[in-house]
Amino acid sequence: MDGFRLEQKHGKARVRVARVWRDAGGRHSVVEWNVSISLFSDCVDAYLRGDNSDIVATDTMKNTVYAKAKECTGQLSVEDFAILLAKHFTSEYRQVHAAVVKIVEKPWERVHIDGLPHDHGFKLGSERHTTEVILEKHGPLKLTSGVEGLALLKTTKSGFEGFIRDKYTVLPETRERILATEVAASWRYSYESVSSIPQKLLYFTERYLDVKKVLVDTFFGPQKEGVYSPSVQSTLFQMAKAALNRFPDISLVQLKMPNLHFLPVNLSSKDNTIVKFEDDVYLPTDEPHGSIEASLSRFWAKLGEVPPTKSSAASDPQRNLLWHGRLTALCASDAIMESSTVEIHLVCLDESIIGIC
Ligand SMILES: O=c1[nH]c(=O)c2[nH]c(=O)[nH]c2[nH]1
Repeated sequence: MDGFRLEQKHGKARVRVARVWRDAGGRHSVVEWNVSISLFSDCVDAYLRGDNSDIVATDTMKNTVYAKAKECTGQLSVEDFAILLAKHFTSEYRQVHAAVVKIVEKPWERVHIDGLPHDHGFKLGSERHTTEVILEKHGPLKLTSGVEGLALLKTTKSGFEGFIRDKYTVLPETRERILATEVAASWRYSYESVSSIPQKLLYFTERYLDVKKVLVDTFFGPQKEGVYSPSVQSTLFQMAKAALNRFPDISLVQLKMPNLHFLPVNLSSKDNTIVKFEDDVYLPTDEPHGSIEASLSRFWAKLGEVPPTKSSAASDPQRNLLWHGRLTALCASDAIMESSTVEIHLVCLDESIIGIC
């Protein structure tokens, strides 16, 4: 094409749909989804010659969302709806060779009145369930689920010590601070074809709740004693590792955990101390915040290889994880202090790091 290369896709973004199901006993269920569709298709003549004969109209894509929602006569997970749409677009049109469907579910939760579940009343919760399906007509499925907006805070069992000190460092070391974050997590399922997906009703909805619980439980630790966090990085790693160890059908976990700083308040005038900080009064901030993110995936299992050392690891390849993260920390105490970027690639066998690549 005249020495040029054209890469293109088209789709419909942010299609909002709500679906209500009513069971025989009069109980209603509802979901609200925000659907974005992208199609990779052979429609270059539209770009080159103004010929639209190979274009699936984005308006048709939008209508398909409503038509398919209508066809779903029983409640289904957001993942299953995304797969159903992706399957439709890749099988219906010869021009379409791959579909990407992303959906964010609004967290409508059933209300309880006097301790009993209401038949048709819902209130908005906080964190959102997300999914992304990439389906090629003649290729593998990629299925990712996630949660965003999961705000967590603990008032103790968190510190930050031993970091690099130089002429710009003023942050004091501490073993006592508030740890607050808003987790955005996504996890990749290892199902590589639509036919290999478990047929159990609401399987992925259940998985979503279970993964979220493992992430949250690992962040906090047991009710009374909690668990000490030496850094957001360490806690993030423990959370991702717990999810991979617990769920064999998940091959990768990505976590974004901004460090939302709660700054110690010390107030004094020339003559007297007004507020002396005793791990009690804080100034909550959301800007600037540390931005810490990494992904953890199974390494040896994925490559189908046996790790080179440690017989225990060889007998349980799911426990061998590739830790690859990109980490950016923007730090603040009383003022903006420093921004740093570090890339880490560690290969772990059980608890011990055996390689840095
Ligand atoms: O858990 C933390 N990780 C960091 O990288 C960092 N940087 C910082 O200033 N405070 C913190 N806390």
